[in-house]
Amino acid sequence: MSEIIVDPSPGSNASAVLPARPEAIRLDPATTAVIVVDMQNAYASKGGYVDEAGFDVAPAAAAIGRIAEVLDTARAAGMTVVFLQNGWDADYAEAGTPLSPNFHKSNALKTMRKRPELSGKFLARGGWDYELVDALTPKEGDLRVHKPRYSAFFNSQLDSVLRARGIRTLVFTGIATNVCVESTLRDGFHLEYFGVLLEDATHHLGPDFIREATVYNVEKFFGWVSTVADFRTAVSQLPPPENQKDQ
Ligand SMILES: NC(=O)N/C=C\C(=O)O
Repeated sequence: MSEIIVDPSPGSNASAVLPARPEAIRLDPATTAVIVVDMQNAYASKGGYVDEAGFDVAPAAAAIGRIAEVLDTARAAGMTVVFLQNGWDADYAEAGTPLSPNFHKSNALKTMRKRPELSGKFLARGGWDYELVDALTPKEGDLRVHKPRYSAFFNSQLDSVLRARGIRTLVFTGIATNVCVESTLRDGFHLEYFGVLLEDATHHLGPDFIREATVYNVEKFFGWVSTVADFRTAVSQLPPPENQKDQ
């Protein structure tokens, strides 16, 4: 591990140093948000979109447990928690027409077109598939942001929600490592956010080499890579935030 410590918020008086690759990175709870990407039934439950489209959802269970640990640690330190939810309105107007690449590439839309009995079931707001998994229900103070495309920075409130809170660093968890997590982390980089991938708090769609490719990309070009254990150890040493003292 390098001795260099990257510091997105110099001058902060309460911060943790997170061991990460390629360098450690300083996390100030006031300017750090944990981003929970698309932990919906669609992506993590049997009978949801990803399962019905032929991907293996079994490993999502381990990711759910580790994300819950990350969230407990983050909330206790006063970090912002943002739950992203991928999908569209019940009429699929937001999903796009055949003039949108999303219409042709979304495996949810393709599966529903191929199997008309599933029509209207996947990723529609108001439905079970769109809902967050029960084990990761938002708590008071957590934020939810709807997103209609892989990157949460497009056609969503995410950037303004983060800027309004002075957030500079995004700690990524969720599904899928190689699609919505990577797309959002990359776009965050281009918007000057510092992106940290907790590699064992995500799950990928596809063969293992694609997970390795994302980890390589993040470490080499777009951000920093760390683990749930290192996040917990580093962040749990912080004092509780002012508004949680004496509780
Ligand atoms: N949340 C995701 O990474 N989604 C990936 C594919 C899809 O939504 O079809």
